[in-house]
Amino acid sequence: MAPKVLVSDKLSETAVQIFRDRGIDVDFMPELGKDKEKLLSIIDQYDGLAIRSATKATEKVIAAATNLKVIGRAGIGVDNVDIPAASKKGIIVMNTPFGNMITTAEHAIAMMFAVARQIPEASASTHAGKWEKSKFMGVELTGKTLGVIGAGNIGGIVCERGVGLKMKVIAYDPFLSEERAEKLNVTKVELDELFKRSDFITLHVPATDKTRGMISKENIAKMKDGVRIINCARGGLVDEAALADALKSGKVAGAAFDVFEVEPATDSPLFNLPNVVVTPHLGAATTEAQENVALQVAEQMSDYLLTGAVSNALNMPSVTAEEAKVMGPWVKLSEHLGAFIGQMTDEAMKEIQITYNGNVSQMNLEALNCAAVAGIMKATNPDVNMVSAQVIAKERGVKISTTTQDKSGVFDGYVKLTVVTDKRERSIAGTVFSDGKPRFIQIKGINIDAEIGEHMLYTTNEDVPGIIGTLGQTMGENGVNIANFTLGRSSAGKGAIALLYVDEPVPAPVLKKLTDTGMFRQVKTLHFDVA
Ligand SMILES: NC(=O)c1ccc[n+]([C@@H]2O[C@H](COP(=O)([O-])OP(=O)(O)OC[C@H]3O[C@@H](n4cnc5c(N)ncnc54)[C@H](O)[C@@H]3O)[C@@H](O)[C@H]2O)c1
Ligand SMILES: O=C(O)[C@H](O)COP(=O)(O)O
Repeated sequence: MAPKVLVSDKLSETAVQIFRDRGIDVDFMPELGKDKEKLLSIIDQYDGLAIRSATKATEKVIAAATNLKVIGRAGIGVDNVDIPAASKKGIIVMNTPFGNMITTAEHAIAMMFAVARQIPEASASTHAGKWEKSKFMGVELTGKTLGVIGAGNIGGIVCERGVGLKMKVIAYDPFLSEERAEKLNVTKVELDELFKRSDFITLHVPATDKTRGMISKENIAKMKDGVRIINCARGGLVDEAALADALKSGKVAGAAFDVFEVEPATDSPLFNLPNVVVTPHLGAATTEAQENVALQVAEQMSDYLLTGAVSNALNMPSVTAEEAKVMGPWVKLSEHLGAFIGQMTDEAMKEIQITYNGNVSQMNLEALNCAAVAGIMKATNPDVNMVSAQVIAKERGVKISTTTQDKSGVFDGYVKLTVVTDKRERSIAGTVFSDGKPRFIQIKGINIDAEIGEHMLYTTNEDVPGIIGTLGQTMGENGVNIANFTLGRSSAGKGAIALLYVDEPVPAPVLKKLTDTGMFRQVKTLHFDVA
């Protein structure tokens, strides 16, 4: 059956066309962005949800979305999506980080001009038939200092435009490197210095615990008298009430806001103050940007639903369609290694160590980590997938570490997975042969060469004669067909293991028979998802 996508926000209809062209069923219901109850009542029918900022993908919506695999945000900010709740349910959340960045940067620059020259008020006054030429005295931008808070995709473009306008541009961003600052032609400064020096301050950071309320009463006091503040990033970054007071006192000469603490904003302390320019979250509202984000989100969601390729996900490493092809067998191997360990471990895990050796160490390790951890966690929770596994493991206090090594012995590459519990360490290694088939090559440090089948039997014993005969005879007598039989031992007369690939699960009475022989330390059936 074709996957089904719900578009619950005002996306360009280009998105709908792309979904249809890719063979995906799509319902275009932009009114649902404002109708939470209706969304809740139908969301269980969909594999994908395409949104902008009006739809709130809350924990409740996500809990009701029993079939949902992907949420696609046609835009940048994902503060309307409960990402931890989505991750826990294995739902990928993706956005389109570049589609509207130019448009939004241009809006910030437009807002800066508007507030410097009081254009909206002058326009309204002129429309009203007044000719208030002396009322609307403005300031020039040339030579003024523009303080950019957050020099990422949008902030970076604003920096370039500011330089182009012959402003002195200074930027505060803890992740801005000296090289990038140099390339952008801006001076990297600390936040307090930016407050002290800027004539215009523009915000381009996401809303996080660190950034929320960053333009506070205290920080406004540190600013130059007559500063003008522009916010086209997110509501809540600025204490609107404190700014309103500062505008009234004249400390701040003007403000231009596209985003508000509560949206849709029908009221704000900033409304109706002189020289405050406000727009209704129009940052991304150009035909070009809306075409870009609609097209990108529809392509990304279709790719994921149809091929498993992941791009621009916020809770899962990206995997291109090409990578998905080359890495497919390694992803499967990692999952099988995890599944082995998960099925063998009944005590609480403290640590998962993953070592990538040889050629595999050059691959997209984040994706392989997700697969390995998902394999482990699935043994106790079948609903876990590659998105949710690491979240759940970390929630349970399991430490995950990875190492890489260039050397890989006789293999081109192999993956080793070790789990540490209170009682023991358990490890398994595997590789992918040139036929693209994953193999187990070592268990507990004992070398083997085991093909992986859906149903397997694992035994440990002392290396004594008669084990193979007992296993073969017991299986034969009970009608269990053996497809492949692998043995290994640490050294003659010491610990040994056997892995049997069988055509069906070994029934419990047969396991008991084997245990009752007293020849085995451990007898365990295993299941692997080889599909
Ligand atoms: N108004 C709109 O319609 C509109 C449109 C698009 C994006 N946005 C918003 O614009 C903002 C920026 O988007 P972007 O695409 O440039 O994001 P980005 O991730 O490319 O850049 C954000 C930058 O903020 C920096 N940063 C993070 N925490 C910081 C802190 N405490 N202090 C200073 N810098 C910090 C990061 O290092 C990064 O460089 C986001 O909030 C996004 O939601 C708004
Ligand atoms: O984060 C974004 O991309 C912008 O805030 C745009 O939001 P919108 O799609 O609701 O216009």
